Parts: sequence; structure tokens; C-alpha cells
Amino acid sequence: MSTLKIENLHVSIDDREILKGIDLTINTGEIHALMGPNGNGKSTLLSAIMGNPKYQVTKGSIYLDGQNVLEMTVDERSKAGIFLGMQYPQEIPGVVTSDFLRAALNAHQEKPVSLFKFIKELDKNIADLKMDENLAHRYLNEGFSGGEKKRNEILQMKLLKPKFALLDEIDSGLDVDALKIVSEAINDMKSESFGCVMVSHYERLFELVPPTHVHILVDGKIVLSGGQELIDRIDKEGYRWVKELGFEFETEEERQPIVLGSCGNKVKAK
Ligand SMILES: Nc1ncnc2c1ncn2[C@@H]1O[C@H](COP(=O)(O)OP(=O)(O)OP(=O)(O)O)[C@@H](O)[C@H]1O
Repeated sequence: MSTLKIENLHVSIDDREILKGIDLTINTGEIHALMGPNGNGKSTLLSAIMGNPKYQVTKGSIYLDGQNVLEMTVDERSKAGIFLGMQYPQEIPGVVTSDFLRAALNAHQEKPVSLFKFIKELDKNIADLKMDENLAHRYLNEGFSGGEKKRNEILQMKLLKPKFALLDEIDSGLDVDALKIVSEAINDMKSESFGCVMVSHYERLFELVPPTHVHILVDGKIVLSGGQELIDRIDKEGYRWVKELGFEFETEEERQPIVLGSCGNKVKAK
């Protein structure tokens, strides 16, 4: 089993503090849902774990099986088994998608993958994801539709086989059929050597890929952790009730998220 452990993480962008003390432990074999109102720091958390230099870690730690992730470069994090499926995948004109995928795969292995094996695996995954095979011969994400970009992120995940996938609104832009295909692809990855954090605003993704843990992030802090009952309540009532619980964090102990019982009541108050 592998563990990604985040403790008291504070992250700023241009000197504005966005994350204000995140504690989150993800083990392989677990699927964590991360929800929260717009602009409260969910993508910031995933980008900081992946090492985007725009996001400055000012306090706290991230460890992967005892290795200090904050001391690693982005490609070292990727080689160590962390993968980010981006909310807004970048278009890279001039870089052919299949060349990019092969280079990424080779960077993760001691010996380069043979062209035959790579093409076989690429073709299989493209077929599984019901992608247009011409996409692999086009420049990376250039002119791809929103849904094609998201499937391309999942294609990368399937080829790289990370220990931990951080999927940022992977469901946005997907039509109902594509959402089922992508969900199946995530479910196929499930194993004792794969863990996942999925950010989404919508219950549907979590119906198709049921999470083992659910967290709500408000104003840079994980304020509630629980199970499916949190998703159901957010779907019915939005976030107002979460904000009305009122959160102030003055001590380390208070910073621990509240855990809700199955009926949605607090079982461990701050
Ligand atoms: N590159 C950036 N430059 C400046 N501000 C940023 C940048 N990235 C994020 N922010 C700001 O940080 C805050 C948190 O943004 P973030 O994208 O993490 O929120 P989120 O919870 O993922 O929101 P959403 O649900 O809308 O995707 C927002 O106020 C956002 O404007």
C-alpha cells in the first residue's frame, strides 16, 4: 500500500493565501471525492500537490510513502506516481499527441517501450475510451473539443498507470455517454495499488465512481469529511448549510475536519 499524506498545507498565489491548513491522507485502494463551492481552493490543492510553481507552499508538508514531495520537481513527482488530470488541459501546437504520450511513458521507465508495444497499448486504450483514433495523430489538445480533451487526460492516466491520480473536474464537458466511458475507465483502474482524488461539482460522477471518502473544502480548509451522505445533501441543498455550520480554526485541534454521521449530523464537533 502507498500513502500520500498532506499535513497543514498552506498555499499562496501571488502572496494571497488560498489554502489555509489542509490535512488529507490518501491510501492506494481509496477514492476520495473533493467538493466545495467555486473558487475555494480545490484546484489549487491538486496543482500544489503536482508542483505547479505558481502555487507557493508556505507551510506544511506532502509525503509520498515517506518521500518529501515538496522537494521533488514536477517530473520527479510524476515518476514517483502522481498524476494530475487537468481541469483545463493545455493545447500544445507542434507536439503530436502520440509522440507526447510515448515520451511521457518512456520518461517513467528505465528502458524505452518498444514502438510495437506502445502502439498496441495506445490503440487498445483509444478503443476502450471510444476516442477518434485520428486524435492521436493531431497536435496535443489543439482544437480538441472539451470532451475530447478530458478523454485525452484519461488516456494519459491509463498509459502512465499512476499510484495516485488527481482528477480535476474530469466530468466537465463530457456528454452523458462519454461520462459513462470515462467513469468505467476510472473504475477499471481501481486496485490496491491505485488511489484517486476526484474533484467534481456533480453527484452523477460519484454515482458512477463511488468514493470511499468525501471531503468538503471551504475557504482553503477541509471543513467536513464523511461519506456519500455529504454528496446527497450538497446535491439537494447546495453549500449554504455547510457555511452555516460556522468554522473558526484557532488551534491545531480545531483544524481537524468535522465528521458527519450517516444522517448528516455532526458526530465530532470542533
Ligand atoms: N493562477 C492563478 N492566478 C491567480 N489566482 C488564482 C490562480 N489560480 C487560482 N487562483 C485563485 O485562487 C482561488 C481558488 O481557486 P481554485 O481554482 O483553486 O478554486 P476551485 O475551488 O477549484 O474553484 P472551481 O470550483 O470554480 O473550479 C480563486 O480565487 C482563484 O481566482
